[in-house]
Amino acid sequence: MQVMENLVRTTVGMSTNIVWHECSIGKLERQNLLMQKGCVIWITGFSGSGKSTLASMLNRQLHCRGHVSYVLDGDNLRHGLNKDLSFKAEDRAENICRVGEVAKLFADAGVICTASLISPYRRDRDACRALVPDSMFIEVFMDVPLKVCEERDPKGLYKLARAGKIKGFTGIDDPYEPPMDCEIVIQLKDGKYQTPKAMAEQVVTYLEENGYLKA
Ligand SMILES: Nc1ncnc2c1ncn2[C@@H]1O[C@H](COP(=O)(O)OS(=O)(=O)O)[C@@H](OP(=O)(O)O)[C@H]1O
Ligand SMILES: Nc1ncnc2c1ncn2[C@@H]1O[C@H](COP(=O)(O)OP(=O)(O)O)[C@@H](O)[C@H]1O
Repeated sequence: MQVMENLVRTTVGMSTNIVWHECSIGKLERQNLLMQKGCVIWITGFSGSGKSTLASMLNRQLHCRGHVSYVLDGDNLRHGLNKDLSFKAEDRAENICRVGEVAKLFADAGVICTASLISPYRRDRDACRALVPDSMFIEVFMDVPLKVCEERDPKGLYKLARAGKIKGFTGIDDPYEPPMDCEIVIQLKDGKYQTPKAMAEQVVTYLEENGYLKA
């Protein structure tokens, strides 16, 4: 690190001689304008556990209440930003890392950013948590057993995986590590799965009770 006329030249990873520039508008000013606190809502769970359904319904509910939100969906991002990545462990880690960085930017912009990815490895999710101040990361675990996800199988992927036509499919022949201590768990209520509306309301209630829906 080298300091010249109040400018700090530094090296981060492979980037040498880079300098951080502060913007005259800060996070607090953006929050005040939007009347909300930017944060990352990280939804993790098996394929078919309802991540996209929850993300969509949650964002509908927030939008209807006048909040600015955005969804980063794993499947969708693999159509663009992450299309060069496979499903082997290193590529999944890179996938999660890139989405974590993007989510961090959205949250810094003051947006309530939902990231919905299988994100099967605890250390990858924890690395994303470490990117933002602790209170800005809300991990949501879709606690839906593999058997139920496999019965739902809306895209026919479990069937293909069981037939050996997809290799390394999460839950079948690839691991999933559930969170040990996350902010929200979506699970059975009175022995029944909650409706998408009720799942989203659970998250909105958390946001409200923890002061995210005001500046
Ligand atoms: N091998 C394998 N394992 C798991 N999932 C697979 C695989 N191959 C393709 N798909 C499809 O990719 C979607 C998951 O992408 P993600 O980016 O969320 O995965 S990960 O976080 O990198 O593990 C996942 O979407 P969701 O069903 O929404 O979870 C699948 O449609
Ligand atoms: N709470 C729920 N109750 C019943 N079915 C659900 C619920 N949430 C999602 N589903 C259904 O389960 C399937 C998988 O949901 P999806 O949101 O695509 O999961 P994921 O994004 O985790 O793969 C879809 O057919 C969806 O309609």
